[in-house]
Amino acid sequence: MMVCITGTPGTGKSAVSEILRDKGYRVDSQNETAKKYIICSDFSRDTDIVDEDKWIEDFEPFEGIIEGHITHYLPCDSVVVLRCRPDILKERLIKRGYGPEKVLENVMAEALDVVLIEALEEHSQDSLLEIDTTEKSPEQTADEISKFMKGDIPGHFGDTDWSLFL
Ligand SMILES: Nc1ncnc2c1ncn2[C@@H]1O[C@H](COP(=O)(O)OP(=O)(O)OP(=O)(O)O)[C@@H](O)[C@H]1O
Repeated sequence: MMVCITGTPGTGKSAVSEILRDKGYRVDSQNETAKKYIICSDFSRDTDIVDEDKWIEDFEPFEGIIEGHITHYLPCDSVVVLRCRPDILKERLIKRGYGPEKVLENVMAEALDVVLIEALEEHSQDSLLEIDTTEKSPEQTADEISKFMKGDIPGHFGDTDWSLFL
């Protein structure tokens, strides 16, 4: 079974993945596995441009977890979508050193539920778990994912509403 952990940058995929690795799960990262698919660097946006279609096409599913913000396009059995309230996400991204444009782009994407909608277009509702990380610790989030993977808690989404931030 392969599970993907997706979400807007800053929602906590890497932090939670570290904990899941410590718990013994194999967790691969989109950023690592997509390195050989980098086409060029966009210095104005401080980001690498990756041939995402080719990365998805070539991806070999495995037993474990793949984390990254486009992993919901992979043929996963279950999907975890991490969420974060836009005002807190903004703080996390500023702290990380992102410029104003990149902060706004990601905060708007989160406020508009972009990743959740994309994931729901690709996967069945009962295979999807949405977790609001805003008031949780990374450990609590990792525990919830672990329980979901074991089948101890069902898929669930729809509790977040960031429309007040638009
Ligand atoms: N409940 C939580 N779950 C996950 N991360 C949290 C939580 N609460 C606070 N954080 C913090 O939020 C930050 C999220 O950054 P992180 O790099 O994990 O995000 P990401 O989604 O992997 O971003 P990217 O897509 O850019 O790699 C970390 O500093 C983490 O400690």
